[in-house]
Amino acid sequence: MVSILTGSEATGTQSDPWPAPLARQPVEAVVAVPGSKSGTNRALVLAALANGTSRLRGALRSRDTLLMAGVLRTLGIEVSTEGPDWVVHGHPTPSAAPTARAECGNAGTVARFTPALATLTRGDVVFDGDARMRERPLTPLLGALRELGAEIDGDRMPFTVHGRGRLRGGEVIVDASHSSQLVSGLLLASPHYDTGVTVVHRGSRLPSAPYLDMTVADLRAAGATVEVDAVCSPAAGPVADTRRWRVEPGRPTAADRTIEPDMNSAAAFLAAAVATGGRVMISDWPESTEQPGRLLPDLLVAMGGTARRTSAGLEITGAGAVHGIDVDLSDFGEAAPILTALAVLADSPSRLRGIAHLRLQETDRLAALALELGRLGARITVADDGLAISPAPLHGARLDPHADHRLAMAYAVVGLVVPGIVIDDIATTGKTVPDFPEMWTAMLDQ
Ligand SMILES: O=C(O)C1=C[C@@H](OP(=O)(O)O)[C@@H](O)[C@H](O)C1
Ligand SMILES: C=C(OP(=O)(O)O)C(=O)O
Repeated sequence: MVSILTGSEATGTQSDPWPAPLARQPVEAVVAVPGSKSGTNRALVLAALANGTSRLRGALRSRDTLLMAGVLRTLGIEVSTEGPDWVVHGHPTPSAAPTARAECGNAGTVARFTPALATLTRGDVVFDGDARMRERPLTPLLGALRELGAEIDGDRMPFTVHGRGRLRGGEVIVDASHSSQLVSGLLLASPHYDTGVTVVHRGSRLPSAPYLDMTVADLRAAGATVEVDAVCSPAAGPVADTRRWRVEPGRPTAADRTIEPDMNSAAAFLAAAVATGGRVMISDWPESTEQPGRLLPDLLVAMGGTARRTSAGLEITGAGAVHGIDVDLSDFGEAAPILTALAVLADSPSRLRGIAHLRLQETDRLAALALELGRLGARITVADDGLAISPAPLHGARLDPHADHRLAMAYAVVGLVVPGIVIDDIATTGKTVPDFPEMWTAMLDQ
């Protein structure tokens, strides 16, 4: 069944300027956030080639996950996204439609996780995306797939995968310094390669490592045999971060899966408690998880909040003052926009390190945060590997999120306490949080 996308969910088209609501009192709210983008898109990919039907309970329905479902359909997989549970009718060797086009939007997970699937289908598939996705790193992934036996024309979008219904597999070295997704994209379909895969990352750093743990955990949960080890190789050089993953050939099983709430989407709501000296509870916060969002409570405590776990979820309480933070976010770069929003409200300087890779995400997040929050009077300096933020008086201004959902949500946090902030294109939040403006005003009205 093909679902109809609406507004920016489908196209990323712009919405009217949105006056960010001011919090007239400390926020007191209980918020349920939608399902994890990373969990939903991994579950869709793993279900696609499994023999049988998989049900995804609590799947996220947002631009990035609908794009993933659309690409799977292009590859010949039947995916139903109608109800609260999404259903995937997996097929080990699907056939893509003739002249198939895989539209990836600006979804890194879609652009990086589906080319390997396309090598295992029968047919030629052209991959393309938003203008920004054409610039984001893909070349190391496409090169590695070629080494594993794939026929691919092009090194960047638009490129064509000539699917032959099988892939030889083998061992490849890939530099994932710019994105962990380049490794996840080789691993997620790898049980279906003839000989499985051995992937060695060799590069100056490995960002977003918890997402690789998530890939391994989800592969194992689907029945795959995966080994992970750190590799010491003199050839890697003294500063190189080197790691190896081995996935054995096999047949992942179809399964019912419950998708966790997206802890990244929770970040703005929890930050609202710290910014306003209020209290926000996120319901159903997972007890244990691979999501790097598990680091959020400690980060928010360092900035002046108090965290409490209850059987109902996670509660953050603000104290009325926000403090600066000095932190390495290489594991959790997605937190940087929200932490920057808090940092511009803080009473002491902050330093966010280990996030050079944010230059290559939805936008150059480092430059865009410095430019846009600078319009409010914020003092932000871009360093080689992150941002330095110093306290400064702030005033209202109109802010452009640069088509980046996390920037738009970060501006909304500052807008709670700084009057006169207007956000262009708030609909861009639909990449991961389909009803963000409604959820935000509902939080303030509780
Ligand atoms: O594998 C994933 O689901 C993700 C990995 C990370 O990407 P990078 O490794 O490019 O930072 C993260 O930023 C992204 O939102 C989701
Ligand atoms: C970097 C992100 O997304 P993508 O999956 O497009 O890389 C993100 O959601 O912060």
